[in-house]
Amino acid sequence: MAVIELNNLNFSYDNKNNILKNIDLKIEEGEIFGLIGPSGAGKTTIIKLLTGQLYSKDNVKVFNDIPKGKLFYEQIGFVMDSIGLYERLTCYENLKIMSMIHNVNVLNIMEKLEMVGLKDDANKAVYKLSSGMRQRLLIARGILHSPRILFLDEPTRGLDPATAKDIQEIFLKIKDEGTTIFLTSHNMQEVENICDSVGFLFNGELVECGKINAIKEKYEMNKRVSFIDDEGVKSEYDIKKDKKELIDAIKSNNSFYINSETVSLEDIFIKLKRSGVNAS
Ligand SMILES: Nc1ncnc2c1ncn2[C@@H]1O[C@H](COP(=O)(O)OP(=O)(O)OP(=O)(O)O)[C@@H](O)[C@H]1O
Repeated sequence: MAVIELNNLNFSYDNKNNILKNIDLKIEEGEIFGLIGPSGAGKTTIIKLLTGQLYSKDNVKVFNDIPKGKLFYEQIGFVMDSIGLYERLTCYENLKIMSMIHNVNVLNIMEKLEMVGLKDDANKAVYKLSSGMRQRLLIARGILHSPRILFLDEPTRGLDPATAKDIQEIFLKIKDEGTTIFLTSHNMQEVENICDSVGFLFNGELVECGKINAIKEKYEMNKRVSFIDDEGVKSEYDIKKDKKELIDAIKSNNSFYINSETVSLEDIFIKLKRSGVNAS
């Protein structure tokens, strides 16, 4: 079942310049969707439209278009930036305030702190947290009320690779609990590691979108392999077009080395950017 649907969405901040252009998108319940795009492409704008921070008439449907009221906000969580934490209060106290706002049992607090790896820091004041710990707390705050959809705007920006990896693991745990995740990222490896589907947004246009495996397969059509023969001579073959030549080369060499690299989301991003999509 699709929990998010954008139908021919156009959006401008000033009624003149279209920031988002004819966007069609469907996100299934329970998946992790990653939105990739250069700075200024419109990723945050999409999140703001989906979470009701910006308004667009009738092309943005979340949970089949329930009104953006109490029932809606009970079912979504979002982590947009690091503001809104009470610096002098502890992690636990910050979540306690949030639990009152969401009318959630305080017993949930320790469970969520444990889930994000902050159980032992429950009594630490926020101003003493590292940026990674702060991000974990924001995620705990975003999932305190066990939302059906969690929106994350560049959730691992500025974090070291090990901390980013730990946080990605948390997202997989959140997904295991049945939550749909919509995230934006500049880190294509991250999207490749944890997402089921991906969208490439260039200058407000969704130029490619779908299951990661299907997109990778599409761009692997012209996959090349390098072949090093008995004598160390290297040749390159197109796996589809030069199939016969490649088989002949394998047959006529006793020892050889073949190197084939699968296409990455980064390769696809670069290809799309170079291939004349309207990249910003
Ligand atoms: N409140 C606003 N008023 C007018 N224009 C805005 C506003 N917010 C964003 N924009 C413009 O909309 C475009 C898309 O911005 P947006 O923040 O959605 O991009 P983004 O893809 O999230 O970028 P980044 O990766 O840098 O966060 C940019 O040209 C930006 O200048």
